[in-house]
Amino acid sequence: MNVALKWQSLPGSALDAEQLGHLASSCLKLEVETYPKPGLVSHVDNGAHGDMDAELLCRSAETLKPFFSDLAAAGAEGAGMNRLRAIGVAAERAMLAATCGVNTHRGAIFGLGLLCAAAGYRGALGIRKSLGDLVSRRWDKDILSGPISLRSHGAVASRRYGAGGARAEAADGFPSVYDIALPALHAARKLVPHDEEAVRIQTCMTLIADVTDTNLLHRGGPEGLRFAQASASAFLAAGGIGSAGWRGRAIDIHRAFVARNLSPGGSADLLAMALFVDRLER
Ligand SMILES: CC(C)(COP(=O)(O)OP(=O)(O)OC[C@H]1O[C@@H](n2cnc3c(N)ncnc32)[C@H](O)[C@@H]1O)[C@@H](O)C(=O)NCCC(=O)NCCS
Ligand SMILES: Nc1ncnc2c1ncn2[C@@H]1O[C@H](COP(=O)(O)OP(=O)(O)OP(=O)(O)O)[C@@H](O)[C@H]1O
Repeated sequence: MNVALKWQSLPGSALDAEQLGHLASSCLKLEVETYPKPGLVSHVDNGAHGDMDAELLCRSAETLKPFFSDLAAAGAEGAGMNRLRAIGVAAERAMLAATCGVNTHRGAIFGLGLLCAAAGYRGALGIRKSLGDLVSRRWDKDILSGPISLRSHGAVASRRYGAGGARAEAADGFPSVYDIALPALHAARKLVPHDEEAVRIQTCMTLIADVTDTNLLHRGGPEGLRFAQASASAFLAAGGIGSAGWRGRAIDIHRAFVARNLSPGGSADLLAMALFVDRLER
């Protein structure tokens, strides 16, 4: 049997640090292989991004694999936030080296990285708590009090619009993953049991409709965020992937985002995180 397939049939609680790193990297690649996602890069086109494509995102995901494994191993050893942050910063540096300076996965390193650390921690303790709950209980204060770059897009969006961004999401135990993405993913799977790509599109649209995505705020201000949320909500209200002609409507929304230079990078990250948690907590 193929080695990759052998561990993919194991229960989530049995995965070791190396397998968790592999899983996190695969979830990033699956997110890329999803089209149409409004404004985002996929195997079909580059969305609203002039500086990246699917190949670059997949190279970045591959580069990050050992760092996700390191985070899982550190979690298993009971590491505190300082150690996790050092691995996260090294991962960002490796990502920038692999992509010639393009920010392909900063938000994803942070969110998926913390979930990997929690998965390692949970495996070592042999407990059954959800990964989001563990991140929040163990690291929430340190996440919120960590150093903030005043010039980062997230920090600017947070000062201007009061959005909590990736940090608040993690400190609260990833409510957008547990309360928005996973219920949407499970409902979509019932609707179309044999089309995982359509399931990911429905999940992505549900996230865009609800999340205060600091990437959208950075690129389009509150008006851009409102436009994005209203477009995704209208897609869902029309029946989403359960309705006839849905693909054409999703492509129209994708084009409208590109025309406005809107890209919901936070929702893309949260989609990858939901795929990771779904595999581990099925
Ligand atoms: C917190 C981070 C993401 C800083 O980024 P920034 O200040 O720009 O925050 P911001 O909130 O905008 O998030 C940046 C990225 O998160 C994603 N994002 C945007 N909005 C959201 C949201 N509502 N929810 C989740 N993710 C989001 C997007 O991809 C975005 O590009 C991170 O880079 C960081 O602090 N890294 C240091 C290393 C570390 O602490 N690592 C922990 C262990 S891995
Ligand atoms: N498929 C995807 N397409 C685009 N962005 C994605 C995708 N998947 C994840 N992202 C997230 O989006 C973020 C990059 O978005 P973006 O390029 O808009 O941010 P930026 O570099 O802060 O801003 P800008 O490019 O406007 O200067 C990454 O941190 C990444 O985690």
